[in-house]
Amino acid sequence: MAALEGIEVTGPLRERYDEILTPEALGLLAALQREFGARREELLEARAARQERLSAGGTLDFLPETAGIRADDAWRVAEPAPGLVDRRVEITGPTDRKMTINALNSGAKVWLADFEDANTPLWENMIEGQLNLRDALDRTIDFTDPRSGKSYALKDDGELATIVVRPRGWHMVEKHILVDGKPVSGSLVDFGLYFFHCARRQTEKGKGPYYYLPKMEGHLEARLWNDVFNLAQDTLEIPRGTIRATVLIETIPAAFEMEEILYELRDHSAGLNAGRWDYLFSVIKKFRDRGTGFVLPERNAITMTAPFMRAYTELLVRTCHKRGAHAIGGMAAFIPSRRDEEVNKIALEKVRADKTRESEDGFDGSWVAHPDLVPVCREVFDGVLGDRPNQRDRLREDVRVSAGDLLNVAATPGEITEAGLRNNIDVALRYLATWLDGAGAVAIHNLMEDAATAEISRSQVWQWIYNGVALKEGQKVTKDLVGRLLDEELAKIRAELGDAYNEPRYDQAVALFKEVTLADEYSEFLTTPAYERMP
Ligand SMILES: CC(=O)SCCNC(=O)CCNC(=O)[C@H](O)C(C)(C)COP(=O)(O)OP(=O)(O)OC[C@H]1O[C@@H](n2cnc3c(N)ncnc32)[C@H](O)[C@@H]1OP(=O)(O)O
Ligand SMILES: O=CC(=O)O
Ligand SMILES: [Mg+2]
Repeated sequence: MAALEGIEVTGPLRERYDEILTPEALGLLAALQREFGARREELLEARAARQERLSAGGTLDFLPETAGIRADDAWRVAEPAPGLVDRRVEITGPTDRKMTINALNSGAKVWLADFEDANTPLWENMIEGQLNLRDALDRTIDFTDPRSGKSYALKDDGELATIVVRPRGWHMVEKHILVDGKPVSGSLVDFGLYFFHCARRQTEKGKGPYYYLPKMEGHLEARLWNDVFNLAQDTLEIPRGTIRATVLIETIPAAFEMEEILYELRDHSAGLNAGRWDYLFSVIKKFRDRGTGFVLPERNAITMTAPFMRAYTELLVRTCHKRGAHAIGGMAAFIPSRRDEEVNKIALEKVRADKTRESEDGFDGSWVAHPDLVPVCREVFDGVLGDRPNQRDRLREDVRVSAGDLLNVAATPGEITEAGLRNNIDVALRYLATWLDGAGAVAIHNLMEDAATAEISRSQVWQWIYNGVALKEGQKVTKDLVGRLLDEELAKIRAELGDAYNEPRYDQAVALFKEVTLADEYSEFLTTPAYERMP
């Protein structure tokens, strides 16, 4: 389809896609890409340059050039926007039709409508997700499950969660939309299409176009988002400051720039979130080649009470509340079950413990991955907040966190066992097969797995091979060992799934897994080579 000069849509145009990919909406995407595309690329190059410094033995620290921003006690972020004042429970999930209705009806205050960790960026998922959001706001969304015959419809407006959209991170492109011959930034596509179609729909309902911003590595990336917001608002003649954005602090470099990130976005800021899974991934990634002192225990052994994780979350709450911003907690990965009472009981207990710690630490609300977890999270935060909408007044001036505390990876209790290595292989394979099939979130062994958790699994395997880590049982992790265990785990999956084993998908998953664990070069993101395999 040739829409406007220099803009080409190469993805298939299925039913109703023309309602989203209008010339005017594509025009906004092109304007954003032309204005900000080069800056985005420079910032990605800056990430690579920082990695080179770290790999050469460098470290991370609070920035001397922004000390003035941190020392200036006068500034605050904007007051919370309508629909974002009370955020005690936020549900996250993909934007397919059924999940959209279920999430909005879940009783959570906020729904993080995910085009990122919980989503496979299949062309159909991206465009149909936008249609579903628009239909939800128009209240024309409904769904009948062809298998169960169950019908889905929205509750009354006042009972629905506030929508907060999470676009793809700065590293991703949308290969089906070309501007001047180049794929457009995935972030700009997801941001721009939702903004174009839904900003006014939201303001007419008394809310606004709200976003969660993922995987940023520093305040200059936040400045880029702020400039994107201003141009988009000016273009549609929507007042500056209508957009609100909560930034995920989910990379280790960003933990050193929390205050600066809030400052850059201060007129659009809705606070920070502690994205624990990508944070762990980032810690592994950034220090992957720095020897065993930076090697974490196996994934399932790392908890939020590890000293470096505690330092990060405590600093996040203190930073947010000092600036009048919300601090939002992260995702406990335990998924409840409606079929297995014991699994359900354990999940509810674990999630309750996690939310209790967060609420007592001063977070204003937190995330859940499943509607059955909404009541637990609400109950825990009700206990701390009572009638207050948040606890931004809890300043946590007692918190003192140094650069050394944030980097204190070595003090993390836990081991690396053969079972841990096998689990990383098994989970990564199952997740990749699911991802390549079009679903970005799945429950595996009663835990939620998404792009962030899969990144941890594959990065640990790469790091353990690179550093010749010895398992508790004594064996050194080598490419040969991983290759052998990979064959064994795959055979188990094949036996377990029987007729449901999707051979071509698992073949692709194995090839991808080998590419991102056994290659000498580390892939910065699993989703980049995975996206290349996608139509
Ligand atoms: C690291 C991070 O970024 S965390 C944030 C990103 N990750 C996520 O958002 C994961 C969100 N969660 C999910 O996608 C799902 O809960 C899964 C895939 C983990 C499990 O889903 P299922 O296997 O469908 O669970 P289950 O069968 O128990 O679901 C029961 C019902 O709850 C619904 N449901 C489950 N999770 C959600 C959700 N997050 N949002 C809306 N509805 C949901 C299901 O659609 C199903 O509805 P139905 O009874 O009407 O058919
Ligand atoms: O996006 C959240 C995370 O934990 O990663
Ligand atoms: Mg994440």
